[in-house]
Amino acid sequence: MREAPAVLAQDLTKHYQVALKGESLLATLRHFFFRNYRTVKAVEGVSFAVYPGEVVGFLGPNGAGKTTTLKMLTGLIHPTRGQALVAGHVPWRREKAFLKKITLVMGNKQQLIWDLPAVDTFRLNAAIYEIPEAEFRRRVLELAEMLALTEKLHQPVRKLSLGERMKAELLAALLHRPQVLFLDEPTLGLDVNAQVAVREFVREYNRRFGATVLLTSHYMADIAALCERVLVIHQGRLLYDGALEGLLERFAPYREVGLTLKAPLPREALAPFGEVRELEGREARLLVPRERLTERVGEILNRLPVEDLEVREPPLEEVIARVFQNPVPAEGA
Ligand SMILES: Nc1ncnc2c1ncn2[C@@H]1O[C@H](COP(=O)(O)OP(=O)(O)OP(=O)(O)O)[C@@H](O)[C@H]1O
Repeated sequence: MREAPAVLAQDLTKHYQVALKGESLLATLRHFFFRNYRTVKAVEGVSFAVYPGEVVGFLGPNGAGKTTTLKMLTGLIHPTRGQALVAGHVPWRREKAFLKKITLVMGNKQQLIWDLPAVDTFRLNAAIYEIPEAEFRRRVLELAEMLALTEKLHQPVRKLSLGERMKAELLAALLHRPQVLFLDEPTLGLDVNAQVAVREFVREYNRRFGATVLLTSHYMADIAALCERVLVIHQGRLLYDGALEGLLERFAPYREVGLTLKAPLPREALAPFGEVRELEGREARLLVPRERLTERVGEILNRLPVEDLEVREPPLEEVIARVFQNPVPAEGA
């Protein structure tokens, strides 16, 4: 029999009541007496299980319900309906033993104290999580080495680069050695090198400590590098639960060919080689069916004045958009 899930969500649902009120003073007064609300169904009946040691990508467009789901799973908000069990605990009870087993990192939120060195925030966390001094030092050194951050621990946080700051955020969030990591856009806004470093670190952390990771990211490269399995959520509902490969094959059976031409060409000249998604000056972006890729690239190089050609996976946003044009029921959920 399979071991118990590290994260279990059953019919998880969150509805927000949003006040309907105009901007004017009269509207405010009217709202005071006759309150009008609209229900936003942020998350609607989501069920899935993540097993210990898995790294699962959580995908969906803006406003799909990812953050709301993560907030329920970490106990920051109560669900309107449904159950969850994370590391054996009901998250919204916020038991101390639960908080020691999980962490939530949000790429757009910061816990480090701006004017102080990162190591001071680490100390604060060590006190909160009751980590003994010797163990604290050992963990800081180990994590700092994994993150290539050892030199930066004593600099005020405000002097760190964005990438270094994110690394320090991760260190602070992992000091208590949680078993379950909820990472909400951990690479948001980072340059490509920093993105790669964060991604490599998450992979190594998962390997070394067997941690379970649920990760949201808008960067396809993060998901492709880390997650074999993805959950796709749209308008609060789970649309897909399965292998990343399956998702790409099913919804993006094409590759993107980026071209730099020696001279500008009209759209009609490119159309025979693929679906022209962008054409500006000498730069073009074509979509080509996967199974015809080699043949089409050969034809493009033979027949067009090409200075540079690059084959890429289609942007995640585009793949997701296709998922939503042709929704399917969740698999295995
Ligand atoms: N506190 C709140 N009150 C009212 N509505 C909310 C609240 N928090 C989120 N929502 C709404 O719930 C829906 C889901 O939001 P959520 O932040 O979970 O989406 P998301 O998938 O994380 O999106 P993003 O990728 O943009 O962060 C959105 O329509 C959002 O406007």
